[in-house]
Amino acid sequence: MTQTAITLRRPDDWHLHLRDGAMLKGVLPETTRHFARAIIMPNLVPPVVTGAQAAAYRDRILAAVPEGARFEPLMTLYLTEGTDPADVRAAAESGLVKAVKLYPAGATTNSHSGVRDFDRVRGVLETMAEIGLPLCVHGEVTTPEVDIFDREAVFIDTVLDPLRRATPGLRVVMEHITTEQGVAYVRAGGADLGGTITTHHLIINRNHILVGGIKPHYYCLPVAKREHHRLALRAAATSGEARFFLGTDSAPHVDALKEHACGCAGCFTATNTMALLAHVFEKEGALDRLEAFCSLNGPAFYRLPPNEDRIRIVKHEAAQVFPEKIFTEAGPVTVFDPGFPVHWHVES
Ligand SMILES: NC(=O)N[C@@H](CC(=O)O)C(=O)O
Ligand SMILES: [Zn+2]
Ligand SMILES: [Zn+2]
Repeated sequence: MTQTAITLRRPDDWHLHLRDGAMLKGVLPETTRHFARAIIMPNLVPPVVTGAQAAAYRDRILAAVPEGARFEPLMTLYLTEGTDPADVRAAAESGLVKAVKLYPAGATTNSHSGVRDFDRVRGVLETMAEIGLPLCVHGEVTTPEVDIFDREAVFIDTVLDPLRRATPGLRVVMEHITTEQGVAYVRAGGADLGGTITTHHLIINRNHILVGGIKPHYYCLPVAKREHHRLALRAAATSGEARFFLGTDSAPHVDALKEHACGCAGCFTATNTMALLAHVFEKEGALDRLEAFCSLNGPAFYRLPPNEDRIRIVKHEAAQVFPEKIFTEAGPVTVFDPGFPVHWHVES
């Protein structure tokens, strides 16, 4: 008989964009409905650089948590060439900050304050290695000559690997991996290396973005790659291996900025991620490993206990109808459309 229900420890999202203000208020309930904790990306405008800014942002997030929900934002600091190692140390030791985020300057949405010269962040990286604070990495080079589909693989060879060799003991999360090379690199790394995988990169390849007309809601960074890369990601996510875990990279932008001559990068998956993952893991014959991917491997890497409560995901006859958009006070945000019917429902 095919399995029709699965119970797992409440999941966490190890890479999430919540934004601020009206957008934060609109999107946060989509995450708190299913997730207990999330690593909160610091790429606000201006970015969250100091411990004091992270504390203030955490308070704004907590103030936006819906009545009756319990949610713990795990804060991060945006690494700049001016970041003070002592501030990072204090923010980590107080328990406020759980990671530091590296954006190569210009790599993605709101990344202009990112790092250009890695020698300038040496002191911060050494402090992080000493105290075991993970570095979360947006792994793409920004060199104009490098093809956008090659930017992750080139980053591994020319930036990430040299950086890790130069900083023994630095714990690194290679975020939103999108290639075979990313999977292989994470797999071959030691216990100090983890990799997050998004929901949408398990579902779409580059054809989904470009064939039959351009689909701006499938455009994100790193951009989805060829089918064989998607298959490598599916194999990694469903393998149960401890170094791979869920980071949805749910990245809301209002429709007006997605459906635009210069459309923003980001897929918004907070609403339907858990149902989509149940679908993907069932297709791969790996429902028994969904809990490792969503609820166990991430906490283990971040040295936090897994959540104690459980969620139940049930397969129904009828396909689940997700809202096409959510309506925030900042404007409508289109929910990621997997392009196939999904029969898994998260029970409330
Ligand atoms: N993933 C995206 O396409 N966009 C993210 C930034 C990021 O994670 O690179 C965003 O902030 O919109
Ligand atoms: Zn990124
Ligand atoms: Zn992101």
